Amino acid sequence: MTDEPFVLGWEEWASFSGLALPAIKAKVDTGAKTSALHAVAIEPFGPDDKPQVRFVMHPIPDQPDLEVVCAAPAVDRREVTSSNGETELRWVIEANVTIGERTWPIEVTLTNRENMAYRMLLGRTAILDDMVVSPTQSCAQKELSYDLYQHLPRSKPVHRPLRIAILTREPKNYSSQRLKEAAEAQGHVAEMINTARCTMAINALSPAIYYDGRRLPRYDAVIPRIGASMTNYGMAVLRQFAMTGAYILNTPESIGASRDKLYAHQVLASAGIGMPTTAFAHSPKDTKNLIEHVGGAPLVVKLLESTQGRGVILAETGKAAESVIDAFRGLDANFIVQDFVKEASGVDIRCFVIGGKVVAAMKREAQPGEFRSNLHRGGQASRVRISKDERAAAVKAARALGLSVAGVDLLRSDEGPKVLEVNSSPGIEGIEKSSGKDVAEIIIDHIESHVRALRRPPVRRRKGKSAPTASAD
Ligand SMILES: Nc1ncnc2c1ncn2[C@@H]1O[C@H](COP(=O)(O)OP(=O)(O)OP(=O)(O)O)[C@@H](O)[C@H]1O
Ligand SMILES: [Mg+2]
Ligand SMILES: [Mg+2]
Repeated sequence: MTDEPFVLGWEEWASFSGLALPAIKAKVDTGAKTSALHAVAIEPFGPDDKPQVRFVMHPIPDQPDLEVVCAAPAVDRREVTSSNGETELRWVIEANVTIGERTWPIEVTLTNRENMAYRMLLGRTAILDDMVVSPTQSCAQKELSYDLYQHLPRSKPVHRPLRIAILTREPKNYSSQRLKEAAEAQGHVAEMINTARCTMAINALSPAIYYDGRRLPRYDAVIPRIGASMTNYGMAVLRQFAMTGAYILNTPESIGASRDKLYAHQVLASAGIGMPTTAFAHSPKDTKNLIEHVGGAPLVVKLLESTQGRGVILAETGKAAESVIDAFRGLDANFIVQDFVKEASGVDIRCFVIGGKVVAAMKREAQPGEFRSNLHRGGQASRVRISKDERAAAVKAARALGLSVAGVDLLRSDEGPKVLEVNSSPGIEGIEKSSGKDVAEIIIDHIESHVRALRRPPVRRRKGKSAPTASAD
């Protein structure tokens, strides 16, 4: 027995025999509280009173095809703020770590560290009282080697069918049906799940979703098609699906952000995206100011709860604007006032964005004498070729709100594209019929590559398939 402290360098080789991980290069970080391990495709399993998590680990940073499937007891789920300031809800496991001659139990959070130089971070709570960190030494303890993984077979891409849930209250509508068809055409299984019939058992370590009393299986991916009337409950159901390890096409946060029109306007404005000048106020005294904020009449007044163009009114004169605003105030309705983009001449452009690319676009043209181009107001949809700026604005708007799939509506103004709104459950019928693009298939392709990328980056696309980069016309 010696009194020499156990020295850790600023980086060390670690191993976890219980996780079948014989060698991992770890960065020692006393600035981080908890330790973290790279993990993808994380899914809980096992009985409720003894929950476990299973995950895939790529221990060698430059060999993503080498994967180890690990399982460990889940001891917690915790909000962790990473060094870039982002907060993430992470699974926490307990495992014995070995560094040099010592083996001791530590808590480790699981997170995707794909883009980090080290697959593991050893935080300060894992460093015991008799250990010291020497910031000038690299590997004060025994060095290991990635050769220890040599016996492991390299995985080949397996095109296993995915189990996909389409979360909708309208299983029969065009969009739901087309998504199911497209999934099945590619060999997957797609099930319609009615959001309203899902019940949840809220248990941090063993998330479960019940459907008409029966526990739902684990899905690889969930496609949310949540109507405005179900936004809150739908988001809760989605969060629950996310906890089971499913890939969620549009995250609940991004759906919430795009549904909250005031918030969405603020997000788009701060991302520097062109929009019609927009104003909002609550006090009845502000009518005049409100009108001045958007540069006076003509202007557009929009009820926030409106859809399909119903609550969108054009006030051509200052007097008309005042009476419309006063009328809405009298009804205690939430509304915005917006500069009227006259030169758009009743035409708006819908850009369908999937995975950061505009995959299809259509133009909607109002009928004569009408400025609203909504199809429900008699508008006509047709094929359109969009400009580079329009494409960039649409992609930027979807990204600002964090949506993988989005319908971005914009107007063509003298100052370039102006985004009107971003839809998180855009309909597929109009866009497929007018653009001739197989949008449902591109959505399924996106899901496929994403679910596979979670397990095995980089992804190779199948030959002979139209890539989602296909240009919109
Ligand atoms: N500021 C504006 N300038 C010119 N035209 C506008 C303006 N705002 C809206 N419009 C026209 O009115 C139509 C409806 O407006 P908007 O999309 O904002 O409301 P909505 O369709 O009722 O809402 P939602 O799309 O959420 O159902 C647009 O498609 C566009 O043609
Ligand atoms: Mg609209
Ligand atoms: Mg809309």
